[in-house]
Amino acid sequence: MSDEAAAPEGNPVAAPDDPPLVVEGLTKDYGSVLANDDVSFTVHRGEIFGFLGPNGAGKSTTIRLLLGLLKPTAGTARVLGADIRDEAALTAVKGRIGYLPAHLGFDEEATGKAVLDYHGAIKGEGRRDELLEIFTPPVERPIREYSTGNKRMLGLVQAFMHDPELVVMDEPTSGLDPLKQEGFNEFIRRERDRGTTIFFSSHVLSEVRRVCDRVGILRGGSLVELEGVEALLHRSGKHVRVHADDAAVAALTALDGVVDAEPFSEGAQFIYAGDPNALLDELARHDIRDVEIGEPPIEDVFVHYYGSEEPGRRGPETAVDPGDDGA
Ligand SMILES: Nc1ncnc2c1ncn2[C@@H]1O[C@H](COP(=O)(O)OP(=O)(O)OP(=O)(O)O)[C@@H](O)[C@H]1O
Repeated sequence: MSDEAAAPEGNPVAAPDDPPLVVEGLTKDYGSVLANDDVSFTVHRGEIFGFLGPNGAGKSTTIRLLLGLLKPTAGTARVLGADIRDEAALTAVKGRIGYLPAHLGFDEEATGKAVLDYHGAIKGEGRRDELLEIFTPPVERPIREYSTGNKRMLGLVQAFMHDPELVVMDEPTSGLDPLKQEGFNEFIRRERDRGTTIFFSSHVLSEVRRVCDRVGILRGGSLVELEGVEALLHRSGKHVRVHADDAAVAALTALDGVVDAEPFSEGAQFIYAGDPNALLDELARHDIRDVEIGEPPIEDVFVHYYGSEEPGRRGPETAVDPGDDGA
């Protein structure tokens, strides 16, 4: 008998080659805000999938729908084979999922150790000690004494310590210093290599570029792009800021692939999506006092490549209604 046939009703077992996350037409209407509008994508086993979008794009809403913390208005998703609309099925697979919420609502009076003991007793904690060597929250101290970064690290230990197959994280690196962020990147690459599927949201383009195998871009509640990191990188262009005289600025901003040139008193800045050699050749022809070439801010990527209109949105944003959870 196959695993699927053996699974009790309401407790489906995904076949081993089933994608761990399949999102189909997921829609969440808060009334005044359409926070997710017909979102569909699939996350494959053993990949790091970045869910990218500016503030308010609807990333947290998707994540909370996937965890069963909100109910969809339409559409659905399967998480490790469980339909998110089926509470019993979702509960049955929760032990195989790791979750790091954006807002870590730990009991402020409890110590980190007590928090981990509590979660460990429910889900397991086989990797707790190993993880505490990578992420180093001060577990003997009460949470009220924790910095934001310490809370995030405790959350990461909690999310991974039962060795889940799928880990869903909402802005996992916010509050981590650059060293810890790099440690996090290395850690999730290793997790991916041992077969764990990682899904996390971010509004930091450079972060997802560095670490993700694939990226979905959410904007105004709609998925506007789903592609490999290399393709995204190629399309996004570079942010160039140059200090030079007027003649140099005029020549540089006339290059093919320059958009949104903004002069300032000693030079100009622009987004460059053309041939990098043409830019370097032109720079070499002039007396350049200073030049910075970096990643464009994510908002620029959205404006230049996906238009300025927010799809799927209507009406002004309203205050968060905490009573909506699970509605
Ligand atoms: N409970 C709620 N009731 C009404 N509107 C809500 C609720 N929760 C979120 N929203 C709105 O839905 C939209 C999407 O919010 P969401 O938190 O999902 O975005 P996000 O991409 O996670 O943003 P951020 O990066 O700022 O956390 C926003 O306009 C937000 O104000």
